[in-house]
Amino acid sequence: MAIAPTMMLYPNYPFFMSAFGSDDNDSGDHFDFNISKELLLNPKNIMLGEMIGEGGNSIVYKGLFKGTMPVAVKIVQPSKTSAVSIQHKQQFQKEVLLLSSMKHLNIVRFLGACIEPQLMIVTELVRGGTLQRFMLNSRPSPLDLKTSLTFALDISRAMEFLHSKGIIHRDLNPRNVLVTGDMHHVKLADFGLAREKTVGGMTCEAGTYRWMAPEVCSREPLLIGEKKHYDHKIDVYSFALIFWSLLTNQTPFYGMDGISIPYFVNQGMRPSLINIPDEVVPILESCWAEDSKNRLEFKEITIFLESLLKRLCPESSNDDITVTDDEAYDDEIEELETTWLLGKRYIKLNKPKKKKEKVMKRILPFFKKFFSSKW
Ligand SMILES: Nc1ncnc2c1ncn2[C@@H]1O[C@H](COP(=O)(O)OP(=O)(O)OP(=O)(O)O)[C@@H](O)[C@H]1O
Repeated sequence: MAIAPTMMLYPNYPFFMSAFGSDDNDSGDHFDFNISKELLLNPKNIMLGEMIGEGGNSIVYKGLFKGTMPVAVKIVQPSKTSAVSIQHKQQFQKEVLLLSSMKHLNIVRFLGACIEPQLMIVTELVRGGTLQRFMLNSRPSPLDLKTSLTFALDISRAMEFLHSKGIIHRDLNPRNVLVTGDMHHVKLADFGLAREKTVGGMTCEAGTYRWMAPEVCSREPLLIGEKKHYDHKIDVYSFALIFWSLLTNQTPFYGMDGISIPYFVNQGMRPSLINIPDEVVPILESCWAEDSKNRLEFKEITIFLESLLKRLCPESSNDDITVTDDEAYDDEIEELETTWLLGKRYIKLNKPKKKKEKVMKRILPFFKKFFSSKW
């Protein structure tokens, strides 16, 4: 990692713009953060290295925590010229609170945040880059089936966890999924758009058109005051497109202009199922169904993928995942005595048999329908 030994946080700011101070108050963008002290890190313990990514409102750098632990540091920086607005601060706080409550092997691990001198989120460094880059680098070859299924299972497990916490991601796409350094697993990142589920459904437009569920991107005219309604199943639709991408190593709706995709998706257009393994077809069809009620839940998808992986790639034992990078990482963290931030680090991923049977009952009709129509 290219980090100069004496380079502390402040001198390395590419363009320093305080989130606080007199400018902040002058512009009327004062915001009282409500983030508990335990979640905050001392910025002096963070060294910044090279830039590794850029989002709509942030720049992400490689970094070192306490001089030894590699981390990713996301700095909220909407633009070089404008200050951080109240809206950005609210979004930052929401992301910090969300990430800090997520402890799952397939979700990027939160280490802490800083509010001063800039808004920063510090997470584990996931070294393999984005899933989007991983797939592009592998082209024109498809990924091997085991990799596709394993990555899909990792995403499904992360989403199952998220939904069980009442959280909808809303922006699930390969740019928000990171590949581990050993290239064997993936982790979910970027919770900037994630929202908690509400009883009446979600209301505003979010996410990236190519991966967006029809009910979110529908261009149907609305009555004045009327809002769009959708629920957690929008993530299942996005998952289906990612899963299709993993299986084909192609971009869904390739060559189509992003703006026109919503129109065709709402007309029922979906990616081609040619060359998709027979066993997977009914799952894709269910997950990208027009009617969100017909889409499976992630707990069902997880069980399906676990059994498919066992059947098609019998040598893989995915019940107890061991991620080499993660183990090394845990050692580093233990050394730094920061376990108070992390809580239980490994989640037992084995599902109790009873639950499996129950869910299999729900999935079975899919298989029956599928196999009876094929054979
Ligand atoms: N923990 C991490 N480890 C390695 N790289 C990361 C990590 N977090 C983010 N990145 C890199 O930084 C990029 C931007 O991060 P992120 O998507 O979290 O920013 P964002 O501002 O929320 O983006 P968006 O505008 O898509 O919401 C990612 O695509 C990835 O390349």
